[in-house]
Amino acid sequence: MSQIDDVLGTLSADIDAVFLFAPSDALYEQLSEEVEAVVVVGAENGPGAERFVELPLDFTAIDDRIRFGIEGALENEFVTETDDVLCLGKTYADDLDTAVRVRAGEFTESGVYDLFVNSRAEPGVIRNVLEVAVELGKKGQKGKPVGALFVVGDAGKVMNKSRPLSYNPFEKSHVHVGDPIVNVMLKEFSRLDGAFVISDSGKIVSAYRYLEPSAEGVDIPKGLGARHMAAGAVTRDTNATAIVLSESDGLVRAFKGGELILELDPEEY
Ligand SMILES: Nc1ncnc2c1ncn2[C@@H]1O[C@H](COP(=O)(O)OP(=O)(O)OP(=O)(O)O)[C@@H](O)[C@H]1O
Ligand SMILES: [Mn+2]
Repeated sequence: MSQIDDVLGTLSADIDAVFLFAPSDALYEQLSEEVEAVVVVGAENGPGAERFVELPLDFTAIDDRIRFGIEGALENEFVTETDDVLCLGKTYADDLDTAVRVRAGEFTESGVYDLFVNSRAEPGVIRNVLEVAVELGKKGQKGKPVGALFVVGDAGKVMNKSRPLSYNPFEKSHVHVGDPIVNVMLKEFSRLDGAFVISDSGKIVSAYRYLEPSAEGVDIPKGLGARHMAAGAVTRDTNATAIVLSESDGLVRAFKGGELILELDPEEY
């Protein structure tokens, strides 16, 4: 028993901060008395912590949650890269069951925190579009896999770097992502070619856009096709974020600044 305590003790020895991924108010209070920096990472700031990183989506894997929490904490200067951090969360149970020790600067930044917080578009808009893409990926269109490309933010510039493939069904409408009816429309129109263009505030500006950004110097993983190349390139040419559902491998990917930032499997959501 004492051997086990020793092993667990080394996890928490000389740590600079605790990250609570499953915060109870009582635990937060207790830890705050012992550790200088207690960072709460979650959908909500239950304990009202001073240091709080909001999770914009429910990452299934704990390592994705940890990565997001640490990138957020670094960005907010709650911790520094040389800090040793103890992450407490839940993986299998509803209660705390997982402890992970990590050096805050251990990860090469994935940009996932940046994707939500520092995109031109509002974080809620990015999340709503991701949700549509994930749902579309899960169900497909009438049971068949579909692909889709959403370009979010900096819409004026995106429109300038693209041309219409067909009439724009959103021409005179004032609809926003997140409205239930719009989600149905987006799914319906995803059968057709081209990209959706969405404004910073979530207004659907256009469907059926053929993107013509310059692809020079865009470095996306080999094996991805024209849709993904266009998605990567348009985010280098503009300040937009692109969210892509692949028809061929079923994954949802996000691009920003010409780079692939996030890759997730809709089936795991
Ligand atoms: N420049 C572009 N702008 C908008 N849409 C595009 C562009 N290029 C391709 N697409 C759309 O992507 C669809 C699939 O093209 P392609 O198979 O080459 O892409 P991909 O990256 O392999 O995507 P997927 O994994 O879904 O097959 C096209 O039918 C078209 O609707
Ligand atoms: Mn393809």
